[in-house]
Parts: sequence; C-alpha cells; structure tokens
Amino acid sequence: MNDLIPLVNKLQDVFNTIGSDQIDLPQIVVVGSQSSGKSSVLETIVQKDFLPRGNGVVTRRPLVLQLVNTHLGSMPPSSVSSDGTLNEAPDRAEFLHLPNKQFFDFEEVRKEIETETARVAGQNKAISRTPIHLKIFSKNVLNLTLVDLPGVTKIPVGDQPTDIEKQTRNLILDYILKPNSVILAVSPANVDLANSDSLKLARQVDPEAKRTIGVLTKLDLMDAGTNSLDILSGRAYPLKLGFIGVVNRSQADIQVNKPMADAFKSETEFFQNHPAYRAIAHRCGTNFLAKTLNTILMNHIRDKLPDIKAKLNSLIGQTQQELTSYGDPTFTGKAHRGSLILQLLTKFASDFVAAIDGTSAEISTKELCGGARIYYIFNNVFGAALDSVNPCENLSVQDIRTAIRNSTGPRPSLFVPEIAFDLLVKPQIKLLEPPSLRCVELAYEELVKICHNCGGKDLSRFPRFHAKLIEVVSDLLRERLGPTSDYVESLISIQRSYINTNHPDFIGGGGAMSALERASQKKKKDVDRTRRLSAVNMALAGNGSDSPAREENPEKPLSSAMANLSVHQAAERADRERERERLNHVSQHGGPNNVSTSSVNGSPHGPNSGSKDTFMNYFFGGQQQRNDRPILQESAHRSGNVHNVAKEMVMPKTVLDGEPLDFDKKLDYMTDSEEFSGLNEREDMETQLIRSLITSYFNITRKSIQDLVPKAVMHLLVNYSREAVQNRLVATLYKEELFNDLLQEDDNLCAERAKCKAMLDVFKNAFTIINEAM
Ligand SMILES: Nc1nc2c(ncn2[C@@H]2O[C@H](COP(=O)(O)OP(=O)(O)OP(=O)(O)O)[C@@H](O)[C@H]2O)c(=O)[nH]1
Repeated sequence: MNDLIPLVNKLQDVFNTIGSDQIDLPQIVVVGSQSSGKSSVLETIVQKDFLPRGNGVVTRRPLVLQLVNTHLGSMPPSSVSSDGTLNEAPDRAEFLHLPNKQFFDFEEVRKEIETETARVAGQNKAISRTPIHLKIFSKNVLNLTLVDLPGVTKIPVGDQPTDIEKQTRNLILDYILKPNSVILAVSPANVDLANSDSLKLARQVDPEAKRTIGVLTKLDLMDAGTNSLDILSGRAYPLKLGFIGVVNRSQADIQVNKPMADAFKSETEFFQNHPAYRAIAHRCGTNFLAKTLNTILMNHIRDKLPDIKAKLNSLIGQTQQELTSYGDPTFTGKAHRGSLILQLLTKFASDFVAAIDGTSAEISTKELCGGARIYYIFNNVFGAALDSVNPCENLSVQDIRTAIRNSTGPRPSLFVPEIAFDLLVKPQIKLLEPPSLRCVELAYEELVKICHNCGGKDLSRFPRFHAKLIEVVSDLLRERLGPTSDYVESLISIQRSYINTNHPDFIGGGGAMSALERASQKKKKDVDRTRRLSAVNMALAGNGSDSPAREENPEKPLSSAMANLSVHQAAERADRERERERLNHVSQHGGPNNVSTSSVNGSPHGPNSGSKDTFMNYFFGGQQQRNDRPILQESAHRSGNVHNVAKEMVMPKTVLDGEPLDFDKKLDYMTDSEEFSGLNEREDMETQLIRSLITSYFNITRKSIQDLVPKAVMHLLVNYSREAVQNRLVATLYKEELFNDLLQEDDNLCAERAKCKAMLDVFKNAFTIINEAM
C-alpha cells in the first residue's frame, strides 16, 4: 500500500508528459493568503531551503511538488559499495521542464524556480497559471504530492492586473475544486481566523469540511497572553481533518541562515515548553504535519482508488477504441497492401452508391444529403427556376409588332402571320436553357460533394489514397458533365427546331382568338353597363329639383347632356354592330371550330372536318373563303401551298375597313419605335394574340423540358457514374506500383496513434498496479 503515492506520482508524471489531465489524481493543495507561511510549511516538510524567499508576492506560479522517499527503496536505488557499506543516494531534485538535469544543490533549485517563474510570468510580480513540476528525492521526506499556489492578494502591485484578486482566487479554485484534492488551508495564527482567506476558499468547495486540513503558522508571533488552543483542539472551527499548529523560521532566522535542523528543534521546544500547547505538543509541529499529510494522502488515495480504477477502466476502453480507429499499422505490410487497397476502394465506391440511393448507414436527420438532394434539385430548385421564366420575357409590344411587320415582307400587313409567331417563340424557348444547364451543374456539384464524404474514418488514415479516390471520381463526373450538358442543350435545340403547332395541348389561333374575344366582350359589356348606369343616374338627377349634376354643371342643359349621351350610344352601337359582323364572319369562315383542314391544301370550300382546331387551321382555314380578301387569295393561289406563301391570319385589316394606308407614316413606324406606343385596336389584338400563343406553346415546351432534363441527368450523369465508379477506381488505382504511395499514412495520425498507444500503456500499467495494490 505504501507504493500508492509513488504510483500516483508516476501517473502524474506520465499525465504531465502527455499533457493530459484525464484522471483527477489525489494531491495536497496548499492554500493561503499572501505571506501566511505556505512556502515555509513546505520547506519545513521537505527539510530543505529550496523555495524563493522575499517580501511581498513570491510564489507566482503553481508549484507541483512530488516528494519521493528514497529510504523506502524508491528510485534511485541505494547502492552497495565495495566494502559492503550502504551508499545512500544523495538528496536530489528534478524539474519536469529540465528532463535530463539533476539538482543536488538546493540553492540551485531555488534559483531555477525563480528563473522559470520569471521566464513565464515575467519579472514584475505578475502571476501565471502554468505550473512548475518539481520532484524531490530524499530519505528525509515522506511520499507526498503537494501543490504550492500563489497567495490570495488584494491590491495589485507591479505588473499585476487590476483583477489580480479574482485571478488568484480562480487559479486556487481550479485546483481545490477537484474532489480528489486535499486542501491544506494555511492561516497565520496572529490574524483572526474569521479573516482567513484559505478557510473561506476551502468552505466554498468543501462545505462539509471533509477534505480540508487547517495549518496554523506563526504561533510564535501571537500577542503575549493569547493562544490558539481552541482552534488547534477543534473547538473554534470544525474541520474533519483538524488543525495542526507549526512554527516556521522567522524572516530573521532566514536572514541568518538558521539551519533546518535547528529550526526543527526550536519548533519542538516551542510546543513542549508552551504552557497552552504543552499538552498537545505531540499533535503539533511540522513533523506531525508531514506524517498526518502522508497518512491523509494515503487514506485519500485508498478511498479514491476504486473510483480511479473504474475511471481507468473506462479510459482504457475509450483509448483502445481510439487506437483502433487509427487503424492497425501491421496491415499496411506488403502482404496485406493489395487487399487493404481493394477493401478501402470498395468501401468508398459503395459509400458513393449508397449516398445516391439513400441507403447510407449514416443518413443525416439534420439536412438533405446525397440522392435526396439531387431529387430536391430536380423538383424544387429546377422546377422553381423553370416556373420563374416568363414566357414573354424581353418581348415588348414593339418586338411583336416589328416581327409581324418583318414577317409580312414588302406588302402591307394584312393578317397576323404565323412566321411572326415562329420567329418570336424560338428565342423564348431558349430561355429554358440556362436553368436546364444549371440543373445539370447542380446535380454534378452534388455528386462531387457526395464523393468527398465517402470512405469513412478508415480512409482518413491514408490522406493520399483518399485524395486520389476523390480525384478519380471527380474526373469521372467531370467527363460526364460535358455529354450531359450537351444533351440537355440539344433537348432545347430540338424544341426550337420544330414548332409543333399541332400539339394537342396547344391553344391554337382559334383558342387564343376566342379567349381574346371573350375578354374583349366582357370588357365592352362592362363599359356599356357603366355608361348606362351613369346615363340613368344623370336622367334621374335631371328630374330632381336639387340635382347635384345640375348643380355641378348648371350651364349645361339636361337635354344637351342627353343628346350627347345618345350620340355616344349611337357610336357604341355602331361599334358593336361592326364587331358582331366581324365575329360572325370569323365564326362562319375561320372561327375556331369551323376551320377546315382542307383549306391548308388550298381548297377553300372543303367540308368541315371537325378535326382539332389547330393554329395552322385557324391561320389559313377561314380567310380563303372571303372573296373580299384579294391579297390573300392572290398569294395563296400563286404558290399553291399555303405554307409557302405569306402566312396570314384572319384578322380584319384596318385598310379593308376603309382606312387608307399612310406609307410615310408606316415608314416612320419602322424607324421610330415611339410610334408603337399608340396601338390601335387591331394592333393591340394582334399583339395580345401572339402573346397568348407564345405563352401556350412555351408552357408545353417548359413542361416537357421539366420532365426530360432530370431524366437525362439521371441517365447520363448520376446512373452512369454510379454504375462506373467501382470499375473506374479499380482500373485507375489498383496498381501494385501505386500501393506504396497510396498507403502513406498521415504524419499527424501516426503521432496521434503513438500518443494514444503510450496513453493506453500508461492506463493499463496503472490499472495493473492498482489491481495488485488493492
Ligand atoms: N516568526 C515566524 N515567521 C514566519 C512563520 N511562518 C512564516 N514566517 C515568515 O513569514 C514570511 C512569509 O512566509 P512565506 O512562507 O514566504 O509565506 P507564503 O505564504 O509562502 O508567501 P507567498 O508565497 O508570497 O504567498 C516569511 O518571512 C517567513 O519567514 C512562523 O511560523 N513564524
């Protein structure tokens, strides 16, 4: 059991070396206000002058002091000389920061502590949290682990920051908070215990006072006639581990270099001769303190051993697992390289496939990934991008008018020509290309992202191999990007290459026309109703003596207003008559449901086939029956094929309604776009008609592109690379000459594994020792 403290010290050494503080090892932490005598107590316990001395702040870094008793056979072993006498090894000290140096002169130890303190904390009173680790091997010490901490200061001095008190308190709390630390609370006897900083701090972390031992220093400096018997006998302040009184060397003793042995003797005499302490002298003094601390620490370690053992056990498990995760270096040997490469490569490929298929074991619940993201791209991103395209994007009234005019050639525009529709709809279809290509790119980017997450932790051991796998798959994907984009591009070109106005879903000229008619009639009806209502209102208002209308316009007689109204109504009626006549004509000869396909073949009187009213039918079916349309008849006859002549649409031309064509004005029209702003009714109708035709046709194309692009992406990019990935990886990387390079382990990982291995060894070692000790 006596090996416990060396064991703890050994564990502490190892943990310090590997910079780990995973096990809260039992240790005694010395706490007290500044100049309360902490360092003096430590020196008396060690029986050596080795700590820095002076006024004010002296201890400025934590000092972790391990005392190793060499008399008990601890290292270094005593040697037997040639004459058979036992040569006891001299007392010595070692610092953790100077691993290859041993100190036999303790004056040197003091200097090294001063130098090392100044090196980290600076010259001027500032403190640092970084501990100094010192080990003292001596036959005069009991095995103990003590930590000397900076004293609690109130007022900043030198380079100390304004919050020095808070800093020191936090530093002390860090150490004493650990449940496995025993708090050595030092208080000077010549200051009221109620003001003891050490006891206040200890109570914060150990309210039941189970692991706090009180030390009263400076008993020799108490006012004559006063004593601390109450405290020392445990009556004044209850601590389970009690209070121990000590008398250290005074400043004057230190200045005259009073030897430790003399100081020790004086202390013993002090207690034995003191009238108040005489009876408890055997429970006082540094010697008793050292023994008590040793016992307390031993008991404490023994109490804590089961916990430490359990903790070690779980640490061994965790560390073992961590070590396994770094991979077994033995499998990178020549005999295993091929199979290891193949295994990692296959894992990478199957991860890639699984991520696409959504069968991956590590499916995220936080965000969409893999195949689900590709689906999201198709449905949401691509769908929304297509939906956001306006079928008549960038298509101004002027553009439509110009197209209509250009497509009629040198003759005045008689009907709305199909060629204008063709001309206008093709660039609109092109608008579907950028979102389609972007969809390909997004799917490609997603696949690249997927391949970056494949391979798992095993592969992180071999960064080169991992990078190579990603490179090969990225190459494969890039190779597929070109053909997929080309195909998608050609899908758009295909749509542009033939405008199928016969498509069953296409609204057609007739559909567009009747929609327009309906809209126009509704509009007219609304206008009529408004006018009628206002006329009635006016008439009613005229009959009343206090008519507001009359008041508003007292000079205008009612009869004149009525007369004006009837002029308007007459004009309206005439308009309506004309419109009705025109519509009758359209419905008889070129209306949506009366269009004969035979008219396409130049047979103006062919029977109504009853076939679907198509755009072409509508364009050419009706007008040829109109004998008062010589221009069309002429052109139709000239070519014998309506497709090849100016394709015109049955629309009453203003010139035929009696309006003369002003050529100068028309020329202006073509050069001055502002002239377009004033469209007449017919032009407005034409423009609207073309727009609704374009929208209808565009929507059909959009629908089929929305359907075809994802299919193309899946076939040419996703499924292709999914199928090809394994073969491509094997063909590119499964080559004997590459194995060495591919299986180069990551340097950091090797270091981590070595560290992990060392840690595991320490844990295992400690576990065995504890097991044997218990
Ligand atoms: N007479 C007498 N003087 C003591 C006793 N203990 C400590 N001193 C003196 O008190 C002063 C401070 O003692 P230290 O041991 O340096 O106190 P500390 O708590 O380590 O101080 P810091 O490390 O600066 O916080 C020194 O001059 C000691 O000689 C004691 O029991 N009796």
